[in-house]
Amino acid sequence: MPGFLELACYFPRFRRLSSAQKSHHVAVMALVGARRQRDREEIRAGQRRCYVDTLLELELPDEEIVSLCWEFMNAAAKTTSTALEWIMARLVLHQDIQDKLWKDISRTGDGEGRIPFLDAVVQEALRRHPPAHYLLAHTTDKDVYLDGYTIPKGSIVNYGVAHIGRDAASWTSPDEFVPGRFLEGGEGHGVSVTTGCSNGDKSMRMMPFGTGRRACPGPDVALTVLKSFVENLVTRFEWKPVGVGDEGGVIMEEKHGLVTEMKTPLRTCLLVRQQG
Ligand code: HEM
Repeated sequence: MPGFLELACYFPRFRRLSSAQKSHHVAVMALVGARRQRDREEIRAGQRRCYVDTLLELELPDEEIVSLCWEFMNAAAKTTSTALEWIMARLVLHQDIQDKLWKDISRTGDGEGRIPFLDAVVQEALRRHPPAHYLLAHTTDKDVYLDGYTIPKGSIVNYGVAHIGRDAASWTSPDEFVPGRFLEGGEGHGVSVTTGCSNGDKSMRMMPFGTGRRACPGPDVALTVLKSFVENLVTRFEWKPVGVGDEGGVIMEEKHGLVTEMKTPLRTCLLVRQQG
């Protein structure tokens, strides 16, 4: 009987989930259907072949196409746009960091060269504000012995990504936003954003993309998109606070979920930079 009652409690949530899935399916299939209408040869020959075209070419069932599109939208777009919002919030909050970044970007001129301070800003944001505070659930396929503890076979294991990046044993003033720590001579210089380790040191000091065989497959895309957006947004606009007080109306509180977003979306004042 208790089992039945528990199931009954879940029923309303299950119904909401199922209805959300249905409307999601309808919305995605409308877009996929529009793409399907296009002449396949025209798409193959043309330059503008998109992700959905590649799925259609594989002749996958509709359910699988919807699921892959969902994965792409959430795993790729939501994480990356959330990271971008945290980065821009930090740049509004720390005008000195924004000024240095803009000067470094202006110095490289053609937009082709690597900008170490831009890399550092993005890496520091992923350390301090990883969009995923936990990984997807993992499990042990055998008993694992770690630091005197036994993790039995079949345990559900997760990793506190945010805690790892904010561990005072690994970082000085871990809660502060200090991109310079990733520049040459800094404590984080050489720490890989994907493995979280630096040369010769196997301890993992950050893991925003997870690690190992089931790690995120998209860090190259994510980092390229983030750096390109930040570079362009800072080149074109001055990002100014709109509120009063030390924090200028930027509220860094977190809203926890599968992706940890800003609880209060960023509000800022954009001034067009005078070019040249
Ligand atoms: C800042 C951006 C991103 C962050 C912070 C991020 C983070 C993560 C994390 C923490 C995981 C779980 C890894 C694990 O459980 O070990 C994951 C999985 C995944 N990510 Fe990302 N991700 C980002 C962008 C992207 C992009 C751009 C793509 C695709 C182009 C992508 C595709 C995926 C997929 C497909 C998985 C599931 C992998 C699997 O289950 O094997 N992600 N991501």
